[in-house]
Amino acid sequence: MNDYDRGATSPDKLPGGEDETSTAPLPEKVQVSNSPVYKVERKLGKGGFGQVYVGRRISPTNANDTTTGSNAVALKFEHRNSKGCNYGPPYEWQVYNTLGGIHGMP
Ligand SMILES: Nc1ncnc2c1ncn2[C@@H]1O[C@H](COP(=O)(O)OP(=O)(O)OP(=O)(O)O)[C@@H](O)[C@H]1O
Repeated sequence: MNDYDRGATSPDKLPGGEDETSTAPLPEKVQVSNSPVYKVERKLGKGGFGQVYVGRRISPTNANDTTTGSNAVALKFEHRNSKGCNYGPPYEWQVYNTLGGIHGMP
């Protein structure tokens, strides 16, 4: 398990960013719950609490997968030690989990 509690399937590193929490390794691939697996590609931007990368779908969940998931999504990584997690997991994470599975939401 890496430092990002986002269900990553690999601990391989990608180039990091500028601040303290962005020096932690990012996974090469990401799977959230039973979502498809996404390859972590280029950085899109950075918010107050996390970094956003392109996620390129590389596999469906299974051979019978009929989800309408996108081939490309925005993957946001927020370190559990970031300032946004001072009082526990941010509410935003609950929202993502609730929305997960609809088109464009891994
Ligand atoms: N779907 C997307 N497509 C392209 N770029 C995106 C997408 N989502 C985020 N970004 C880029 O990543 C940056 C940070 O996004 P984020 O959602 O983290 O912003 P924020 O809500 O301001 O951050 P925070 O919630 O951490 O305060 C955005 O300003 C934008 O440049």
